Amino acid sequence: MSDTTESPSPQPGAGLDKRPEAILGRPEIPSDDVPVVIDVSHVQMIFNMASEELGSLKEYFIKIARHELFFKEFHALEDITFQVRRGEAFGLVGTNGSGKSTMLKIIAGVLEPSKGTVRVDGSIAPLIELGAGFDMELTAKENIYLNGALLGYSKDFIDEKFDDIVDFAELRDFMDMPLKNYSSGMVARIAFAIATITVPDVLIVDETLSVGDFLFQEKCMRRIRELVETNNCTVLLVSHDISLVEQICDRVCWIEHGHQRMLGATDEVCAAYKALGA
Ligand SMILES: Nc1ncnc2c1ncn2[C@@H]1O[C@H](COP(=O)(O)OP(=O)(O)OP(=O)(O)O)[C@@H](O)[C@H]1O
Repeated sequence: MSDTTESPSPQPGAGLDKRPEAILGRPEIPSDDVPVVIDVSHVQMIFNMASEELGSLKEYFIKIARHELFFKEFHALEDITFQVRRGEAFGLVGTNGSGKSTMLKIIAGVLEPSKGTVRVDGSIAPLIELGAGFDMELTAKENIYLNGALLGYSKDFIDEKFDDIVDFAELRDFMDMPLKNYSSGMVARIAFAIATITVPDVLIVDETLSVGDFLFQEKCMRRIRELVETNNCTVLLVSHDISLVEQICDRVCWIEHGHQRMLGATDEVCAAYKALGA
């Protein structure tokens, strides 16, 4: 764990927060000469959806063959533009279905935007969909090798890091158990431990942490903070836990119904976002 001498800036709602102050903190907003590592420019994402509900795959192919299947466009993202600089912890907030995960998937290269561009400088460790990259029939140990391979690590590298991964996840006694018998929190532990075993240039964290217990969440927060402070890693965080965003992120982009509603310093954006419920 890294020590910091930086005194945390006043946090909205800090009086309500029961988490230990010492393990959390946000980086300062970097100056303009710090390199941009994520450049999102005028991104639009359109999904084509069948305009009627079909009961089976057979019905789907029959309709296609008869040219009777029509699609309607759903605009999940419209004209999203932001830049994230090295060493930032950047948050994305918005109500359900506003387009946050879609934005993360585009940044991670899982989805191609319909319009606009995204440039990411460096390696990405994406923690986007819990269980993605895992085979639930395999044991946890086998999954560590499988997921590690998907992230581009060699077998020798995982051999070397295996104990660190297991120790971080605190699941040594469960390594020979198939993942289908794991709880979602246990899967999250393994996923987070693998994704952060090396120092990525960009760590993307969706709601993965929300299924972990509070002790594990705190441990992950310490790891994230260490990555940012010691290794100058950039973190992109999506969470419905606004107090978490307020504690970790220096800047936030608020996306609502696919539109960029606000972009700026965490306190300002989170205060406006929370006013939605007022
Ligand atoms: N593959 C897809 N095909 C069609 N529509 C999609 C697809 N993926 C996402 N959507 C739609 O795009 C919109 C944005 O979804 P997204 O998952 O990005 O929202 P979100 O902000 O992450 O939501 P939540 O906070 O509930 O996780 C939703 O209306 C969703 O139904």
